[in-house]
Amino acid sequence: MSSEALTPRQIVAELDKYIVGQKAAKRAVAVALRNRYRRSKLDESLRDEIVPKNILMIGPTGVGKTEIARRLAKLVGAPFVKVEATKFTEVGYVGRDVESMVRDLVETAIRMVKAERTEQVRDKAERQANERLVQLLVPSGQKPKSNRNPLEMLFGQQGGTTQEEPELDSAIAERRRVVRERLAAGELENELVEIEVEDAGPNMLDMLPGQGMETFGMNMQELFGHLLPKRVKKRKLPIKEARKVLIQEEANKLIDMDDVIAESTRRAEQSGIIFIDEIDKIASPSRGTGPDVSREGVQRDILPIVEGSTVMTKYGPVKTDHVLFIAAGAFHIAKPADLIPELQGRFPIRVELSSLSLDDFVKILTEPKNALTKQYAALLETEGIHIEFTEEAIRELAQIAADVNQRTENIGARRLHTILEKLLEDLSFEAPELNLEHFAITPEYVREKVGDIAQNRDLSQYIL
Ligand SMILES: Nc1ncnc2c1ncn2[C@@H]1O[C@H](COP(=O)(O)OP(=O)(O)OP(=O)(O)O)[C@@H](O)[C@H]1O
Repeated sequence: MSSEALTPRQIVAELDKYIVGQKAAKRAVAVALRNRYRRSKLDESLRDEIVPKNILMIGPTGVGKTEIARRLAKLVGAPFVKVEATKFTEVGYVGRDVESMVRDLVETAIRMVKAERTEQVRDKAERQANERLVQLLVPSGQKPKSNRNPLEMLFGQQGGTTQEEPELDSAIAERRRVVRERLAAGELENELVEIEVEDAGPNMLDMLPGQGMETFGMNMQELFGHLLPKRVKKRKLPIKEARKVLIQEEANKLIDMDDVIAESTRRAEQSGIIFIDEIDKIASPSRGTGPDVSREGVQRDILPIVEGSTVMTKYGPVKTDHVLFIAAGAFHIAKPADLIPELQGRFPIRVELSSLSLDDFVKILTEPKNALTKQYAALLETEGIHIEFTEEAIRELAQIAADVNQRTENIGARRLHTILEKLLEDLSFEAPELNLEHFAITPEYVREKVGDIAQNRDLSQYIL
């Protein structure tokens, strides 16, 4: 079954593999996603009438808001971007900048689609790259094409060659055959070969002042870049590196870029997800003067994008009507009702995420597929050290995280990252020299490495 057709229950089950708790938020995003699928089954006339119901996630920092949205996108291969709403209140901000979120979304889609297409043509690109390597290693010995008589170019290869060439050709063909075999056998991987690579250095057009032509919805490099000669430089690389460069070049030739752009635009428009964090920071409890005005201004700028408009990007116009927006914020001071009414109306689905408890921390440390303890264990395993966290050690870690969060600032599960890093700092440093197969992380070890710091409020503010 395609990921598009996942039922809400299946989506929640998938999210459960990575995120602990936060049931309401998982259900809300699952329904939003399923509604997209339902919408795609409708008649076109009705389909365009139904706009996605955007979601407002309310909850303290570090409890899984971004993670849920990001996982959801990953699950269905949807292009995803995260922006901080406060970014648009910064000095120097101009109204149009909010549109950059849509441009970023298309860029993300382009990268995704391009990677997929590259994968599809990979075998062919690799064969062609290998053939180019053969030709580089055994050049034909002919003069450069431009010096050749055009007639010779037309007929030369078809057998109308001069007297001594057939011999030469067959000698070259034989040498190429040998090289081809040795190449396939992997015998030449470290040989050096000179190839021409595109110079990725800064381009004259990129150096134009200002924010770039992006702001005008176009890109000078794309428009006029092809008029300039491509800058190439010669580099000597080992075959195994040169092959990578050539595969990418051949893949680029095999991929239809127009098609990539069309598909990316479609994906961004139909399944894109834009996550707007810190939305509460642009809401103001009291409308009026000073920074409030600028915050409200940002809301007014964001509104048309959320309502559905067309944004010019360097890949062409992109409609935002069906993009799913997920806004998030702690709403400690401002309340959702402090957003301008039009924006409130565009985020009808409200979900609250709860603070994480000690038990949640224990689960977060151990249960998700990518749980932190599993990540560190896998890293150390590469050094031949097998670490194991005892149950009590995990509880101790969770307890320390909860304590530090309470005593300093509550940053949710992010605290676990800093604590674990500190806990394993020494082991990570010494691992390559340690002659150790097994290592048990016990509560004593935890206390020894992070206990004291956690006790000391000032220290833990900096270190944990
Ligand atoms: N409920 C959870 N289950 C598993 N991991 C979690 C959970 N909550 C947070 N994490 C982990 O903590 C880190 C921070 O979480 P996340 O980015 O989702 O925070 P957030 O709620 O979006 O906060 P902010 O609004 O400040 O960005 C992530 O690495 C995430 O994996």
